[in-house]
Amino acid sequence: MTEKQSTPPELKNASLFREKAYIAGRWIGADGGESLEVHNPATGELIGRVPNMGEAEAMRAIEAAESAQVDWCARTGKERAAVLRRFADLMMSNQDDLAKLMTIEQGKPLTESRGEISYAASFIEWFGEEAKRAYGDVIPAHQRDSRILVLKQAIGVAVAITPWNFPAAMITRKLGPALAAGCAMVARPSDATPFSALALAVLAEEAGVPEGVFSVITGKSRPIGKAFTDSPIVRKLSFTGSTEVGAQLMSQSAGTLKKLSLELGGNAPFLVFDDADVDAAVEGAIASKYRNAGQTCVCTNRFYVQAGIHDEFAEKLAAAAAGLKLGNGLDEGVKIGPLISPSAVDKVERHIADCLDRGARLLLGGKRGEGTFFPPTVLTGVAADALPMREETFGPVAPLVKFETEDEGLRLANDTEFGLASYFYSRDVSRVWRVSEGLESGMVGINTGLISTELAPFGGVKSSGLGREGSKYGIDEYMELKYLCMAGI
Ligand SMILES: NC(=O)c1ccc[n+]([C@@H]2O[C@H](COP(=O)([O-])OP(=O)(O)OC[C@H]3O[C@@H](n4cnc5c(N)ncnc54)[C@H](O)[C@@H]3O)[C@@H](O)[C@H]2O)c1
Ligand SMILES: O=C[C@H](O)CS(=O)(=O)O
Repeated sequence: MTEKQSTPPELKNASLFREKAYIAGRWIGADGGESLEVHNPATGELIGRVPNMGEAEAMRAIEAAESAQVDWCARTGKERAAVLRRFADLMMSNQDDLAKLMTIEQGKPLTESRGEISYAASFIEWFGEEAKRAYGDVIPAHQRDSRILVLKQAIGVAVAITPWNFPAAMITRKLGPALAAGCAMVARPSDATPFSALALAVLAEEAGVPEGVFSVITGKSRPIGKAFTDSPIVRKLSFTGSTEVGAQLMSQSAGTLKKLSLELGGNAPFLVFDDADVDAAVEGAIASKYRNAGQTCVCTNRFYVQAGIHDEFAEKLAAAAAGLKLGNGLDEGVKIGPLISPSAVDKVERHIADCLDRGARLLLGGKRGEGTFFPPTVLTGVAADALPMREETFGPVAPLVKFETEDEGLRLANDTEFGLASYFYSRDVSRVWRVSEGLESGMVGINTGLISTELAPFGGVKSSGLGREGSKYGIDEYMELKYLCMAGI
């Protein structure tokens, strides 16, 4: 049977497109020669293939990481920082190609892909600087002849498993602190979007990240994940993805007591109070709801709008959403690209149908487009227990529920197992404090729909995960504290 013809992306820097995995400093195929196809979600075209690796290749990458990490960790923070600086600079000088590659494999509009490359590079830059500031402590001793010190030391070999929705940033949000701390990392990107990760490996290699310190393995998730969780060499596992898989990996890691970072599912509420600036709230809602076609973990999943301004907000939100152009992310002016897969479209349709079956009214959209395209959708009169109120929709659907009192709004917002991001609009300073403190989430956007930055601790509570990424807290996820008690002085 003749092999299906692929359509590789046309890049200025052609070396960024790799159809090999990067293991211990070498670009290689799978031991068995098998490969996985990667398709463009906007067109269905075959972009290319990546090796379908398994446990054996994963173990070789882990063993190479163990060897390479010794010297990498022995370098000074300043030496590691210099490499990370070059890495971040190379990402930005290749931003156009990296963004085009991302849009082709993930579907998001080119402007969003460019934004993600900047965001991804910012983690490499930020943690390069943090490498020089991984301070320990000197603690006043408990005895006259003793001295107490606390060292921060690299935890060792780390592994990362990342999702398809942010193919670059979800890797560098882990890789940055890991390299800065002196760890080595083996990353396994989603098999839907491996090319962005492999392009990062090209630039890491060029920046001077030593062989074996960073590997990117491609292939089926379960066997590689099993190698990651079973190996005692792996001391740190960082996962970004669904709560279901995160819990499974947590269970698989118990046997070797790994340190875990779990960035999991969300179901963000967006509250608009009567005292809000409604136009600002609509602007924030558009940003928070429709970014990446609603396929981000911090996208608003459910809207709660106080009765006094409900109708004005609903009408203005539908009008603004109607102006978002749907299409191929490479095309000028496109704001909503395709969903990642047909199953993603099916889930969006299930959520809309459940809302309508329970009496909701459709203000905008609601019907799938060609392929995996789905238009921006707005519903009102949604039942408080409809599917989008309980499950992550991961699509461009805005369900609105009306509420009367602040207490009712807060209760509805917190009525979920998740706790990643929340948003609310109010100009009453006392209410801002009450609601900020009352919301059960790791992150709160106040009069804004966009909260993500490398400077702040990103992460959730309840079923949305463990640990934080970014900020001064992010490097501690890849370090261990060692207490020294020096006596006889
Ligand atoms: N909290 C965050 O920072 C954050 C960021 C992005 C995405 N997410 C969440 O990720 C989900 C969407 O991404 P997704 O569909 O890729 O999630 P997913 O959990 O299906 O997959 C995530 C990654 O894990 C791999 N995987 C799946 N099953 C596995 C297994 N048994 N063993 C090892 N690896 C396995 C996948 O191939 C993928 O690479 C959403 O729930 C979203 O909220 C969270
Ligand atoms: O989807 C998950 C990402 O963390 C979203 S963000 O780019 O960090 O806001």
